[in-house]
Amino acid sequence: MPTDASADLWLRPAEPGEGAALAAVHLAARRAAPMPEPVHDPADVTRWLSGRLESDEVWVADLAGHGVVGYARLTPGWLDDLYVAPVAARRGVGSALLDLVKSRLPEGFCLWVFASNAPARAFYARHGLVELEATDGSANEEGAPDVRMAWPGADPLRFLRGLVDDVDAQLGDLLARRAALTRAIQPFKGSTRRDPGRERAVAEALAARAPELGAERLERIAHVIITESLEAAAERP
Ligand SMILES: O=C(O)C(=O)C[C@]1(C(=O)O)C=C[C@@H](O)C=C1
Repeated sequence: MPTDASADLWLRPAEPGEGAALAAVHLAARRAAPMPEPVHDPADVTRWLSGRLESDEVWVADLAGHGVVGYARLTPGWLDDLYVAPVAARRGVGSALLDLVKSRLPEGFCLWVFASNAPARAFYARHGLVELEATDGSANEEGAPDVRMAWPGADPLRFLRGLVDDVDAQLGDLLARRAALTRAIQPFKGSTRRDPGRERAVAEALAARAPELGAERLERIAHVIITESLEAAAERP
C-alpha cells in the first residue's frame, strides 16, 4: 500500500565504506526490474561503487528497520543511478530520492534508462521527466536498447536549448568533416554529375541510424548537405 514514508525515511549523504550496501541495493533492484542481466559480478559492483563514492555525489535512503534501501548517484548534469531495493518498493523511497536529486540539480539533469524497463520509464514520466533519444544499445555494456530522459528543471527552454547546443557542436564538427570528404572525392571523378544511386545509399545509411526521421526525410536532408558541400567545394577547390 502506498504510504507516506517520510516518518520512517531518512535521506543522507553516503559514507565512505558503504560500497557493499549500495551494491546490495543495486543488484537486488536490478534483479527485480525488467532490465538486462548485470554484466558484472557482485564483487565488481561493490568495487566500482566504492570507487564512485570517492568522486560522485551519492545519497542513501535509510528506512527504519531496514537500513539502506535505496541510493541516488549524481554527476554534473546527470542522475547516474537511482535504485530502490524491492523490500522497500511502493513506499515513496524512489520519489523521495528523485525529489532530492531535483533539489540538488535544479537546472535539470539527464539519465539513461533501459527501454525494457517500462515501470521506471513510467515512474520518471509521472515525475515530469521527458524522453529524448532512444538507442540500439550498442554503446552500453549490456548491449540493450536504452532511452535518454531529462528533467528539464526550473527553466526547461534554457535547459533543453543547452542540450541542443551540445548536439549542434557535434553536428557542426561532423558537417565540416563530411564536407571535407565531399571535396576530397571530386578530383577523382570523371564528371561533375551527381550520383543518385550513391546518394540514395547515403540516405539509407542515415535512415538506419535515425529511423524515427524516416527514409524520405533523410533523403531530403542528405540532398541539402551534399548540395551545399559540393557548392562549398566548388568555391574552394
Ligand atoms: O561519392 C561521390 O561520388 C561523391 O561525389 C560524394 C557525394 C557525397 O557527398 O556523399 C557527393 C555527390 C555525389 O552525388 C554522391 C556523393
